[in-house]
Amino acid sequence: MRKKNITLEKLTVLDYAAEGKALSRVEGKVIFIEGAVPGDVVDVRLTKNKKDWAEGKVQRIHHYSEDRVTPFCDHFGVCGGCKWQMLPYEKQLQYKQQEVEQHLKRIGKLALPAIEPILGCAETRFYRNKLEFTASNRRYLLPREVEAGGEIPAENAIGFHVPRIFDKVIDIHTCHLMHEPANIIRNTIRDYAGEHGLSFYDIREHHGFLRTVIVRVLTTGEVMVNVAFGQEDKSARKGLLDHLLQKVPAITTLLYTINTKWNDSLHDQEPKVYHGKGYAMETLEDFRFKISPKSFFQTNTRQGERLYQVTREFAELSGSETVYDLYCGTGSIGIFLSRQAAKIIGVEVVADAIEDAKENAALNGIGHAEFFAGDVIDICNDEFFATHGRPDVIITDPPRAGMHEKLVQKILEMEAPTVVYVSCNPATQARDLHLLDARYAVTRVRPVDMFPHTHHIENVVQLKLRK
Ligand SMILES: C[S@@+](CC[C@H](N)C(=O)[O-])C[C@H]1O[C@@H](n2cnc3c(N)ncnc32)[C@H](O)[C@@H]1O
Repeated sequence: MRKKNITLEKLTVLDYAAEGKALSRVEGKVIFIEGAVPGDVVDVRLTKNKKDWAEGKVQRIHHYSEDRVTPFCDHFGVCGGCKWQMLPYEKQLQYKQQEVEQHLKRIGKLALPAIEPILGCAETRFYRNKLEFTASNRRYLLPREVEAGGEIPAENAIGFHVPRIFDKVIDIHTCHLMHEPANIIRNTIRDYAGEHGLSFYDIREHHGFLRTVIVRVLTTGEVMVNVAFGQEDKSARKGLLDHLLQKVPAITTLLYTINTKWNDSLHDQEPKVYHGKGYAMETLEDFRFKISPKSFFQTNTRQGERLYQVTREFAELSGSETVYDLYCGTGSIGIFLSRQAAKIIGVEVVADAIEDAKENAALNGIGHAEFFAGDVIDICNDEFFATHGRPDVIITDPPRAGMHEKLVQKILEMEAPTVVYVSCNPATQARDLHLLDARYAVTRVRPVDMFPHTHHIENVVQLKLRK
């Protein structure tokens, strides 16, 4: 059974594995399945077939698991956004908790304390404060449209990319990830552009006017929108932006960017302010943060606050400590912990984020925090620690790839009594914890769910230096 593109019939789905894939077994071989729920009986079309494992997609469901619920979104099954809608939220949390435990045991090979119950979201929809929509002249045709056959004209769309299809975009009418006016903004732009014959970007040929729309709806009530155009057309741009402001008066800042590059990313582009002050404010507890158009900020504000509360609790600060906030982004963790610490030292590779961190510290009247731009590997050397003081607590919050081994070695050498490891990828976190196990014991573990209806997990671990 080594061929690809074969279909395995009537597999009973046994459990969830990592990354949101379900699993079954055939003659001892593990089959990872996309789109299935434990308890389903399904036919699976294989897309990969290795010696010990295979991977595939559900082709037909013979028996629906009793755990299944009806997805709430019309775009479910096509859009890559909320793939776990068919699972009740309590089940999603249960599987996330299980995944953390399995990774820490199997990859980390750690002696673990009891894992504390995952912190679920109070609000499981409309939890994001930032969404990016793509405009395209290649609308993705839904399976039912293809099956119906007939002539389908080329059409514009504004929404999300179809997973693994780079040039097609799903036309989204209602997204449940963000509070209004997010849908009103996107739909107003689509309708106006359609009525006025404005072109939508052609991702293959690289031309067209309307390209991407970034919307931020903050808990402060501020709404910031950045519309990116693939070419400059002053009067068309003015017509669209004026119409948007008139239709959606809730917009507090409207920006635009002329992006003529080959890719959609805007981090190296300078947006222009069309209306408002050019940034928005967000709060975590009573801390205030300035969100510039290009700033990184936790995308689920309320749950970000809870994540930082767990981090602060695990740091066990008394007010006299020197705290290093590694991979600090815009400094939000350090700022959040600052009232309980004597000194905060933040390190982050993105220079703009460090500028935001400094501004945010000043905005909150924090004079005992310093932020440094550069790679943690280059910055965190003996001289740096000698200059800024031995760490009492190290907070580390690396990207999905986890920490570089050199940084792990440095942390082992620095012997901070407490380390708090915040991670968005429990598999790489478990790998790093295995290395840290040479000197550190895992003393507390608490997963936090930042992204309901997705398989993504955030996990906070407290480590104590072994005597
Ligand atoms: C998961 S984010 C954490 C951000 C921040 N702690 C927060 O809660 O908003 C990881 C951060 O690590 C930064 N980063 C990635 N590689 C880095 C490196 N080698 N050195 C320093 N920072 C790095 C990224 O730019 C990003 O801001």
